[in-house]
Amino acid sequence: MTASSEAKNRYANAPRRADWTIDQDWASYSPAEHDRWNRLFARQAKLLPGRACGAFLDAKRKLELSRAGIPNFEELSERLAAITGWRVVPVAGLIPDDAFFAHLAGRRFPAGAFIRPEEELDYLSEPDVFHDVFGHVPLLADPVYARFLESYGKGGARAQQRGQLHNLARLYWYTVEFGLIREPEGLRIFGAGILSSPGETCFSLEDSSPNRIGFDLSRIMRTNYVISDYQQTYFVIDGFEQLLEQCYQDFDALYEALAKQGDLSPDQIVAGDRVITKGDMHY
Ligand SMILES: C[C@H](O)[C@H](O)C1=Nc2c(nc(N)[nH]c2=O)NC1
Ligand SMILES: [Fe+3]
Repeated sequence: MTASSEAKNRYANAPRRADWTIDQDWASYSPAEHDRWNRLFARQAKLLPGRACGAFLDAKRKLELSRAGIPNFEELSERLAAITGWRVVPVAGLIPDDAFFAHLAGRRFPAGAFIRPEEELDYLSEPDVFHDVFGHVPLLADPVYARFLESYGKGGARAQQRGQLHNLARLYWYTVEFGLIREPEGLRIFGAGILSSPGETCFSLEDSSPNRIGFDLSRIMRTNYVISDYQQTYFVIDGFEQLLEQCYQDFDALYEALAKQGDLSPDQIVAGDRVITKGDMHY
């Protein structure tokens, strides 16, 4: 069966529930699909030691993600729920923001059930099962990170009411998707968008092009981001506790202030930034 005949996302028309979840129908994955997961997994597993944060590598072991083939969400959720109560729920692809936030607030991570086609091995147009399960799920086994993502989900509805979802989405982008963390041995990766991308795994830590700046909530919420390429700026947290603490402040006051301040472009360095590395933007 050639790649072209394989539906780009064979779950696209799967019957879905009101909460946008579908059935993973794990038995329907083809040997080619399982093999593609194994190749993506093997490639990242070689790159991540010494680059991924300790909590990610520990959790990947604890959740036995190295078993061959695309994980069965039910079985994976049994193992994950035993640690932090989170579950992985199958969706066909991107779901509306309110449904997404509602799942996070309920400790359910919506994961795309489809696996990218062969011709998109290195470029992802929509989050697939490898990005979501390999990139996002392991850190849900970390109790502090698990609480942060739940409270992030709970903050969604408030942001939507205020028409400031873009501010909250930037926090998600520069932490959950593309965040770096300071560890005793040096900078490490916790963002799922980086952990599931071989190129950005090296670029984010080792390239001289991007900026690396200390975490600051309102600074991040003002900063636009690049969707279709490597990030021009990475923000660095000191620990998941720092992220969680940030969630316990008065977001209304923050949104008030943000509404009066202009947005920043992805490559900017501004006064007050704790600059770890100033990028030469050669990329
Ligand atoms: C909320 C977040 O900023 C972003 O808008 C969304 N992300 C996702 C989503 N839906 C899925 N399945 N996966 C995501 O990562 N819907 C909305
Ligand atoms: Fe993601």
